[in-house]
Parts: sequence; C-alpha cells; structure tokens
Amino acid sequence: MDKRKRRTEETSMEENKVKKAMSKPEASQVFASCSFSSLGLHPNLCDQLRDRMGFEAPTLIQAQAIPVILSGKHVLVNAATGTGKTVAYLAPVIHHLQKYDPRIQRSDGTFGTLPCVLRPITITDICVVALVLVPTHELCMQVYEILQKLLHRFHWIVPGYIMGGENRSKEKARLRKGISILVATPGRLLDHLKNTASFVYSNLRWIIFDEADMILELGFGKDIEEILELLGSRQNKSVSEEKQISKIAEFQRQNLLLSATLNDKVNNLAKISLENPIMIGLDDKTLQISPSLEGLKSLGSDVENEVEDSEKIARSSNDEYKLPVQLFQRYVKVPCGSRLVALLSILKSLFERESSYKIVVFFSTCNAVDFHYSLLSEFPSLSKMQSEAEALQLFLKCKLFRLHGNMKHEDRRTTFQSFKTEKSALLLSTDVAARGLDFPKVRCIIQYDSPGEATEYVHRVGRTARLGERGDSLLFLQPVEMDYLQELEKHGVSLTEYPLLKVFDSFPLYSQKQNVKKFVSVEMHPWVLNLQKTLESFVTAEPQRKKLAKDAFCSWVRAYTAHRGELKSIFMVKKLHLGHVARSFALKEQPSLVGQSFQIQSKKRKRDQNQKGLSKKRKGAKKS
Ligand SMILES: Nc1ncnc2c1ncn2[C@@H]1O[C@H](COP(=O)(O)OP(=O)(O)OP(=O)(O)O)[C@@H](O)[C@H]1O
Repeated sequence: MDKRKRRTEETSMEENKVKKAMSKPEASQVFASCSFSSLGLHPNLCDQLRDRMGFEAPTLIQAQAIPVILSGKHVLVNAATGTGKTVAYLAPVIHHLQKYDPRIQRSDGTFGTLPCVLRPITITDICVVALVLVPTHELCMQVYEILQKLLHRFHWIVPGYIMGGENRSKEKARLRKGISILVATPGRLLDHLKNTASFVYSNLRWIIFDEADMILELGFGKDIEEILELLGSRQNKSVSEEKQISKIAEFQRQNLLLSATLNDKVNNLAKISLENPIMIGLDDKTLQISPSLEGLKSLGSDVENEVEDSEKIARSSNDEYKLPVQLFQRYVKVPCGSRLVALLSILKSLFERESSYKIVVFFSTCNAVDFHYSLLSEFPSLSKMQSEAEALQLFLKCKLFRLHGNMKHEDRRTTFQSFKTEKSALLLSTDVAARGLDFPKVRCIIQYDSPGEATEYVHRVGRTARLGERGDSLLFLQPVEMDYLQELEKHGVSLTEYPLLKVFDSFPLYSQKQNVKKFVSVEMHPWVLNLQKTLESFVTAEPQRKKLAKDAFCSWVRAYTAHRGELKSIFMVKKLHLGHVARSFALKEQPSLVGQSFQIQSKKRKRDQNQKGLSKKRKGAKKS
C-alpha cells in the first residue's frame, strides 16, 4: 500500500474515533470536533498522543491553543482547571523540536567544556531549548512524566527537571549531559542560572509559565524578574539587559503563560514577559495589556497594598471564574465546635455509600494535616463499645494519605504517586495540592478550612470534575463566615446547602436507628454529642496525640488571623470562640488553658520580634 493511501485510511479511522469520543453527552463541552493531526502536529506526535496517552481528540482549549502556539506567537492561555492545558503547550514545542535538522542531540559530556566560548553555538549543541516553569515539586514531576510519555518516539529530545530540595550536584550533572526541555521550579532554576557554568541557555527558544498565578502567589515574583532578565526575555529592557540579550538569543523567543485564574500579578507578568500576545480563553475586558509598559509594578511587590491599583483590583474581583460545568458545588454550615464531628461523619457517609471513591480534604496548615492524619489513621469505629472484634475496625475504612510542604521530598513523591493510582482513598492536604495536580478520578473536594481568596477556591475544586468527569465539592463554613458565599458570588460562583442533619440522622447510635426529634440543632444532635465525647477521650488519652492537637489548634488560629484584605471582615478571629475552636481539635480543655499556651507563644513571638526590631534599630544607629 502506498504511503499516501495508508495515511488517508489512518486519517479516516482517526476521524471515526474522534466522532466516537464526541458521542458522550458531556464531550461536546470538553472536546473539539477535530483531530490532533488537523491542528498541524506531526503524525508521530499524534500517534503518541493516541497510543501512549489515550487521547483520541483534542480538548477545546488544545484545539484553540495548539495552532496559535505552533505559529510562534507569544500566548496567554486562561482556561478552566482540568481542560488539558499541559498538552496544549507541550505538543507544539515537541512538534518544533523534532523537526530540527540536523537533529537536536545530546553528545557525550562535551557540554561541560562550554563549547559556546570556542565557537558559535548551533542548535545541535546540548543546551536547554525549552524551559517550563512550575510552582511546586509535584507539578514539576507531573509535567516531566507527561513529557517522558510524549517523547517516547523522539528519543533524541531529552526531558529533565530541576527543583528545590533535590541534590544540586546530581542536577548539575544532568544539566551537563544536556537537557532539551527542562521543567523547573523558579528558586532552583535561578540558583543554577547563577552558579552552574555548564548550564547553557543560549539556544533557549521557549519560556513557559505553567500555573503562573501560583508561582507569583508563592512569592517567586522577584525570582521570575531576575530569571527573565538573565535569560534576556524581559520586555521593557534596560541598556544592560539589551547587552545581555545580544550575547544570548540568536533564536526567536516564544513565551507562553498559562493560568486557570488571573489576577493583577499575572497581568504584570504577562506585560513583562509576553510580546504582542494572543489571548486564548479571554475576552478583551478581562485583561488589558497596554502596549505602553510605563508604570509597571514589580512582580515581587504586594499589589493589594498599592492604592493606585485599587481600581484594577475592583475590576478583576468582579471577573467571573471559569469552573467546570459538571461540578456540583455545595457548602455546609457547621458551628465551630462541631466541625470535626461533621467532617468525620460526612467522610464516613461518603465512603460507605460508594466503594470506589477518592476525596481530597484541604486544611490551612501542615500541623492541621498531621493532626487529622494521625487521628483518622487510628480512630476506631464507634461500635467499639459493643464487641472486642469490632474494636479493631477504624472509623473510616479507606486508604489514607497526607501531603504538605513540611514533609520529606521522598514522602511527598510517594504520596503523590500512590494517591494517583488508588481507586478509593482519602488525601489530607494543604494548598500544596491545590494547583495543577492531576489526580485521576477524584470525586469530591472538601474545603474543611476556608480557602481565602476566591482564586484559591477555584483551584482547589479544580482537582475534581476534570475533563468532563463528574465531581462534587463541599465548602465548610461557620455561621459567622456565611458572607464568604457573597464573595464567591461576585465571581459567578454559587453554592447550594448540604443537608448535614440528614447525614447525622443516618447513623445508628449504639446499634439502633436513632429516634431523634426532627429539627434538632447540629450541636445537640445525639450522634454529634456522642462522637465528640469519644473523640475528646481518644485524643486526650495519648499525650503525643494531644500535642499534635494543640499544635494544630495554634497554627490554625494563626492561619485564621492571616486572612487579607476584605476577607479579614469575614474571617475575624475576634468572632471566634476559642473554646469551640479547641473542640474542633477534640481538645477538652477550657479555652483559657489552650488559649493561654497560644497567648504565651504569641506574646513570646511579639517579644522576639520587638527585640529583633530593637537590635536592627541599634545596628542601624551604629552604622549611621
Ligand atoms: N485531548 C485529551 N484527551 C483526553 N484526555 C486529556 C486530553 N488532554 C488532556 N487530558 C487529560 O486531562 C487531564 C487534565 O489535563 P491537565 O492537567 O493538562 O489540565 P489543566 O488544564 O492543566 O488543569 P489545571 O488548571 O488544574 O492545571 C489530565 O489527566 C490529562 O491527561
């Protein structure tokens, strides 16, 4: 069979598959009615997407973005969570790299001798050609894994990663051997840019910011500015930068910025990194990139505090966020002292209803994750009081994982990988899992501690209902926090109420179906009273567990006081009853007792800060 005929047959088979993929009811909201090859991607790459990744048709955002990125223009992509942004930028980069003639290659170890000093660099030298910047380790690994799959048939294009917490010398060795597409977290990248001589980026053609808003929110703004300057990719260049660039780029640079939510810092990053960008997934009013670059804010500055930006912020705070249409969003109103019981009861009821269920619960601090993880790993079933055999059963019968920034990198990696492959499991996490992470088949997101900014809400719930799949989300709010719903409404996000009492009513108390008076309050519900009492005895019985609870309580209150801007009037620590907060960590102590230790700590912190301030002043006085 001649080549052309075979290709035509393959194309019609591909089109049939696309039609089949599109025949699912929700598919038309997610997938485009075209094939990857019709977007202009190399046939081998299309095969990879189909055979290795199982992708029959591009998503809508991929269909929009791929041709534009292939054209070489700078692009800003704003699309809902879980719509396939990663492949939207990786596929065009790979398409271009595989075309290089002679092939881009990784010659043996010559990289360390810095060939660029001896002769002009050609594309065949081993240099980083594409750079993907991501905010977290997990995202770094995730993008790297996708790259590995996509590059299976392009063995001469080498993917690599560098990230904080990894061994620097091993990274240097990897850089020296040559990496064509490098995935990096900003801090570690900057470190290598400054200190690793064998890191040659003279051929750098793509700089991609994935989850740009999180990169900036994590405080990497200054690092990003420095990276852009070192790479000669800042738009309003100073004379010294121009000199730097003339030393660097002989190749046309293409920068891409991707984010599910936009804010002023992302706007500023777009302004300084993108040249006449094409906006994808944005209407004109959402982002105004002025051609004049005057009055640019520093990415590292705290934009919220700058008065002149208030108008812009008012505009952006009224922008609507794009959320998956198939996401069912609810809130649950729980008095503070019954929060823990409510969480455990809801989890129990969800896991008992369906055998295959994956849930992520978000907490505000690492200590809170640790406490709840320890509690749920050991807390026995309530029927304990009846039979010895049942005593061994756990309250929640599901696999349990935790993820936060204070864990060892190895443990974080194991959790990340294991939770991905489990069919039924519960992950307790801080916001480290809120952005970009793609855990297949997560059915429900519970925001036990409120998210703060509405963008955070959007990213957290975005871990479910990905790519047209069904998903539920549940936001815990205390009665004093109900105004937060209006905050979300401003962004077009509206939630319905979760029937909490029904869940409590569904549990048998001492093996009997409850005969509870209707309309009883949450706090006075017999199931709540009983479970709260058992939890408190369980936690106080073990000093180590009690310490975890106290630490979690203190860090939780600190996090609560850290809400910024308008949110301060919703999440007011003054409105909280610290005794009830203590109950939500299963602590029996009177508020004054637990509160005292917190007050002692915060007084000590204040004293330390004052002393530091004094000694700084003294130093300053000495200097002057
Ligand atoms: N064309 C496609 N067909 C089928 N599945 C796809 C396709 N493109 C991407 N996916 C899958 O969709 C899921 C979401 O993709 P991805 O993580 O890139 O989304 P995202 O838009 O970057 O989300 P977030 O904003 O949360 O980071 C992944 O599991 C990915 O493998």
